[in-house]
Amino acid sequence: MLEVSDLRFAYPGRPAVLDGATMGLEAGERLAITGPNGAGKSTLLQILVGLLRPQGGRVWAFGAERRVESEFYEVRRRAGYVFQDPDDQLFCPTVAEDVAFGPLNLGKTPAEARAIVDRVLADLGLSPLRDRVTYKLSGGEKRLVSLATVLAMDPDVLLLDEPTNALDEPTTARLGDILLGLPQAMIVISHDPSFRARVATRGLSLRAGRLISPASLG
Ligand SMILES: Nc1ncnc2c1ncn2[C@@H]1O[C@H](COP(=O)(O)OP(=O)(O)OP(=O)(O)O)[C@@H](O)[C@H]1O
Repeated sequence: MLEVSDLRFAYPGRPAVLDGATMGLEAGERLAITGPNGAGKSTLLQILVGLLRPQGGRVWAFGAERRVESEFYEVRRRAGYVFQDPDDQLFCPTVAEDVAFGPLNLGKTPAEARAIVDRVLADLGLSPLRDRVTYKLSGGEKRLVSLATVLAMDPDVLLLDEPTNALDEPTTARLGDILLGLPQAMIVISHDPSFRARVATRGLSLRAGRLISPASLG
């Protein structure tokens, strides 16, 4: 579904963060990526959806190579990206409006969008938050609502950047249950070993610019 090969990326005037990074995501997989702070994990996700353009290497998504901005429109529609910071994701006055925003933007009618909001919030156990003011939610609530805004667009793939940040243990367990119940393939960046072990079907570590499998971590 997604693949990168031999990626090289450096922010302007800085050493390369990705240098020979290669990985693929198959349908049905839940791939966990870990690695030290600043290793380039978020950078990799941003390259996958075309928010950053690599200086070297290739990106494929949904069966086609993606090079220029127009080729990434479809990728961003089909890959639901849950950002590391929910405040980057949520911008409407209420939870219902935030969750409805994506479907409305995709051309759904207000009635269809309302039905999607109700279904997604119910699926995530978030119905009581429906009419809450978004910026007054707790950090954990915001994180789950961020996931709801992405699921409302019915993506084919999920990209989750440290989704358990600021979640307490019961909410982390609930998020794990939610992810295990979803049909989508996903990439989950996580520093939490027990969450990775529970949720992931495969793991990679990003170190010194490359993605390596646990067997080669030695
Ligand atoms: N816009 C930017 N300009 C310059 N440097 C940046 C920029 N964004 C990120 N970096 C740097 O690039 C490196 C990789 O950042 P990135 O956020 O991809 O790492 P990460 O592996 O996701 O880290 P963490 O685990 O701490 O979230 C870091 O050293 C970071 O400071």
